[in-house]
Amino acid sequence: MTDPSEMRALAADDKVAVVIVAAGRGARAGQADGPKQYQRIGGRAVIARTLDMFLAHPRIGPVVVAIHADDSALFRSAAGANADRVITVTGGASRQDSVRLGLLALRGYAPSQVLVHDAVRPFVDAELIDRTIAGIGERQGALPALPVADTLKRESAAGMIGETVSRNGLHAAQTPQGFPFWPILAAHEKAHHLGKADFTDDAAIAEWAHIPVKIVPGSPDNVKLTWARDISMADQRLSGERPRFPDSRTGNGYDVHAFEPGDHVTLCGVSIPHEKKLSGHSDADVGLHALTDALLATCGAGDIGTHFPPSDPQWKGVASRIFVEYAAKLVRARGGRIANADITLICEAPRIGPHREAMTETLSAMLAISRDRISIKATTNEKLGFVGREEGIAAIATASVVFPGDVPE
Ligand SMILES: Nc1ccn([C@@H]2O[C@H](COP(=O)(O)OP(=O)(O)OP(=O)(O)O)[C@@H](O)[C@H]2O)c(=O)n1
Ligand SMILES: C[C@](O)(CO)[C@H](O)COP(=O)(O)O
Repeated sequence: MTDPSEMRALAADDKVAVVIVAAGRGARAGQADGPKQYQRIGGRAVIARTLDMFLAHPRIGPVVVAIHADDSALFRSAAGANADRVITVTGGASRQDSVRLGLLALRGYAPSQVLVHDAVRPFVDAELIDRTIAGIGERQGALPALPVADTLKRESAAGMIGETVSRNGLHAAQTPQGFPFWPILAAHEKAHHLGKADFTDDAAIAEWAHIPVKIVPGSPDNVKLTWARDISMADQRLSGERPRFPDSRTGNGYDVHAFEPGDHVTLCGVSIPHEKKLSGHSDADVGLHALTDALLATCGAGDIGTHFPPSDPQWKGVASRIFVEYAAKLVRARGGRIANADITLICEAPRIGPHREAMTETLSAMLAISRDRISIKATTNEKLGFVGREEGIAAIATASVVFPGDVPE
């Protein structure tokens, strides 16, 4: 994000700035293929989910993400289009330092309030963000926390239980933690200059700097992914979850072929006796050509000519079935599931009705979807235009494909 007017708009009075810390190495999770914030849960990177929650929230203004110097490419690939909606800074050697560097990057925006959140808490939700913001005062921070439920033991030097610690009044701290911006920045800077580097959360720094912090109810779902097991449990938890904004796409296609002397036409994969044939490089099946374009359109993969140029002699006279099967395979290779296909043939003749069943059967096999997901329709052009004069046949097609996950923000 580079446009200063956009930055100022984001820092408008009622907007709350956010620092998301994502520069850790995840030593305890021990993932060989990269830090835990970039591991995939439910098909998406942990940090992508975390970013979604904040960027979709109406109260959120500028978002700074502190990432490790080695992780720029990982971050860009995980965050997708959201990478351009946040400000990235290089994090520090400790969480505390990453927060401080994130806060420093917000000075130019002069927000009045800021939330600090762990990238590895991807189950943060809008209500929790609301509760935290509501708890921030002019000189007061807000900390979501849950009362400790387990009985607490302090280990003795011998690896034995030394004593039972009362859990009365004890809470487990979560993030996002919210603060008035300038006081928490000043507290972090002071701690840094005094070499005090052992704070494990920002509420502890606030406490040290005499900024009161109000406890607001945390969320039991808002777990921090610390160990490898936390990541696999998060993945399991999401695997049965339906996307909130299903990535359902629609493509359309249109094609026309002129008649020439002949004795049959091929439409939607079915050969129909007729007193003319359609001219074309392949079998000139207008229905299948329109459908190929519709399928390719659902994943932005160009059109039939991109993949099967008419100038290429190898496609001369081929059955158009191969174009549709190719497009369906490409859609599936990108994770798509074909939900339905709808083709309208526009011609005065031949009559389509008697062949509709055979066409549906053929397309069902071609697309590997059930017959009730296929629709073949036909209409005349009321004797108007080139179709009306029986100079050719036109076809339009629509395909719906559902891709995994949510539509990105
Ligand atoms: N130098 C650091 C260390 C941690 N964090 C971030 O702080 C959050 C909470 O820290 P933690 O769970 O301890 O993460 P790691 O430091 O990555 O894990 P570990 O301690 O197991 O190495 C994470 O989002 C992490 O990326 C950070 O931004 N900069
Ligand atoms: C900030 C925090 O999430 C509050 O529970 C936690 O302290 C950070 O974890 P770390 O393992 O201490 O970095």
